[in-house]
Amino acid sequence: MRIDIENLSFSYGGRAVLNGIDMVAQPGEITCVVGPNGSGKSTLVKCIETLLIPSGGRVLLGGEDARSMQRVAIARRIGYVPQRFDLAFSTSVFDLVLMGRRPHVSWKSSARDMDIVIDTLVEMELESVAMRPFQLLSGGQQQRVMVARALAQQPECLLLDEPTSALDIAHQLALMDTVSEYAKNKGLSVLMVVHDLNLAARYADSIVMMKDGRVVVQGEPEGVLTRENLSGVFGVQALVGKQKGRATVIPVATERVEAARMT
Ligand SMILES: Nc1ncnc2c1ncn2[C@@H]1O[C@H](COP(=O)(O)OP(=O)(O)OP(=O)(O)O)[C@@H](O)[C@H]1O
Repeated sequence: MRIDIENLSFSYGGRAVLNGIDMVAQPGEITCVVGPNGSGKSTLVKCIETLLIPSGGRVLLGGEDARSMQRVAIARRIGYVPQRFDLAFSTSVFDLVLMGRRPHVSWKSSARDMDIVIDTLVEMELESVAMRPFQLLSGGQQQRVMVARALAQQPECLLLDEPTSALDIAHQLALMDTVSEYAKNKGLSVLMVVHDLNLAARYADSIVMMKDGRVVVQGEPEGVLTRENLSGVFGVQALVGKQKGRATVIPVATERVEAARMT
């Protein structure tokens, strides 16, 4: 499902956090959102999920204005993994992933729902913890369970807010490979907030670079991850190269450090 964001604005109280955002996430593609802390990435994702109501502009989900859609219709189409998840109740990993099926079931889960949950747990290599309480898992395991729950939902669009922040390098790659396969094979649009620019360069079809609540640029990784953009947006001097056809970023110094060195 294609997501179009048109001239989107949002304020917390009177404080403007998003200012005229325009961007698109295409089906079958991974779109990564990058930008400094506090630039509005999570707020943007929450506006798309309709957890927050924009003060201006609109979110189109498959061409339809999100404001005119029922909550359950949005829940069926969007799988969302927030940056933080503090569950207020105790549950097993299996039951938590099964909850991902909730937008599709009436009052009783079917054998098919169970099969989808089992397949997703296997795919995410979570079989060994399936019956354990979610609260007792490590941060990285919890993160993978929450992604499994969103995948079990079989949405048309996945919104992932820093899904790899607690993962070791092998699980980062495994998760990104799985998400890529879902995008390519099932036509999912994946919108993902990430801080690791090299992970974005390796997996993104498109990168949205934000600063101060605005989109500075959106495009293919090579066109976005330039020395000029990294300097202007992050205040970082970086070497930008290419490995196996993909952009690579090696930060050299922050411009603050460099300015201090020159004086
Ligand atoms: N619930 C809230 N109430 C008021 N202000 C908020 C709230 N949540 C976020 N903000 C502010 O909105 C701005 C954007 O926050 P947001 O979490 O969207 O940024 P981000 O780009 O995702 O940051 P990070 O990379 O640190 O996760 C920040 O200045 C933040 O302090």
